[in-house]
Amino acid sequence: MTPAARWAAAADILDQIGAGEPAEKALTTWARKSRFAGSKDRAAIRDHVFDILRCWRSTAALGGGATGRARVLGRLRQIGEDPETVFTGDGYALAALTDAERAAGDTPDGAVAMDLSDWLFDLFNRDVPGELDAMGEALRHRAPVFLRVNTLRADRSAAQNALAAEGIGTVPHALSETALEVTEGARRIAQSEAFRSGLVELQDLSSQAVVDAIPLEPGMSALDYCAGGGGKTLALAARLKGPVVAHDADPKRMSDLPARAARAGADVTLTQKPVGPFDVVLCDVPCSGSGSWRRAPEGKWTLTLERLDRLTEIQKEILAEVTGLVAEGGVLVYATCSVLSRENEDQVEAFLASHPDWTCQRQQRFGFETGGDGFFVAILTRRGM
Ligand SMILES: C[S@@+](CC[C@H](N)C(=O)[O-])C[C@H]1O[C@@H](n2cnc3c(N)ncnc32)[C@H](O)[C@@H]1O
Repeated sequence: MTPAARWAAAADILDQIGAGEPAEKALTTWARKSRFAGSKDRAAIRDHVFDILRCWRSTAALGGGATGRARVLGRLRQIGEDPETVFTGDGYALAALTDAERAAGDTPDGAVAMDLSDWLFDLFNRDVPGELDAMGEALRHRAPVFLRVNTLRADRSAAQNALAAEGIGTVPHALSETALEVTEGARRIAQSEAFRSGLVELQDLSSQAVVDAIPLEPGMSALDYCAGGGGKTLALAARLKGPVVAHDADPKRMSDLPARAARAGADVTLTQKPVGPFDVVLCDVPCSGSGSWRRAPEGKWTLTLERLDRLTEIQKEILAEVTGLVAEGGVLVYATCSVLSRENEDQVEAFLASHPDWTCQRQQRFGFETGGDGFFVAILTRRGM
């Protein structure tokens, strides 16, 4: 496909998303009916679609409309590419621009320029005052790709060498001893032998730093209470070099975990009824996901205040229900991939106020400045232990 035809495909897919189709589904449907598209085409179209999803409001303002065509026009203006080279009308390219389209479009400002909905713009201003500009801006851009070296299988330099032999360039990151930032060949990772043999996992930098922050000693028993796909379960098992019990309220979320654990050489047991006590209970709770909206930009547009309120209630309930699973002298780890205080520091404060026998040993935010996602971790222990 020509570069202009890829933009035309992106415009079609964006129209489906604008009509309410989830992005992944719209991309898959397009790929199924467009067998002529090669993997490079599909990857480039996906990048266009996700770049525009991150900048949904500003591209519409710059392009003078909410259609896929207008958003593509807005995006081209945003990145300084001449729209006349894309809207050519040749072959499968978008039809040539009309004079009205050439004249349309505004310079975005405020919440539109920040690519946040109005209520989120106000909420960010209240929850993270002074950080709105930096956070809003960070969320408008692609996230780097990070790998976690699985120390059950290899050390960092051995993993780097194995990846390099397959054309995947990496550099170590100072925030975590297991982290590698991918500098070249990111699209080859999933098919690489290094990945398939469990030397590395795809895992965000801050996600790794959250697990690094957990005080662990050999022989400790550990429960990952909100295990989901098991990214942190595997990181925990690698740090402990011992067994980890994984639980999730929705067991289907853990369906890939046994195969992932086998690949990683990790000792993971799935359960629906965890029986404590555990020395470490990790609660990577369901949250707004605001710290990971660079990777999942639809969340920025689908979150509602009602949903956020419900999530903060669930977070409170989870914290309250797991206290009984933590051993005397044990640790409860509360984590989110959110940048909002109401899901982070405020939750810890509310928990401590209603659980006077608990104390917070340490809490830390991980921001976008390191390159990783926005994350939060708090290490909670029973008072007097
Ligand atoms: C942020 S995700 C976990 C991500 C995972 N830890 C990882 O690193 O890949 C939160 C998980 O919590 C689960 N969950 C939601 N409500 C829960 C509850 N009341 N108890 C336990 N798990 C819950 C969700 O099904 C979801 O899989």
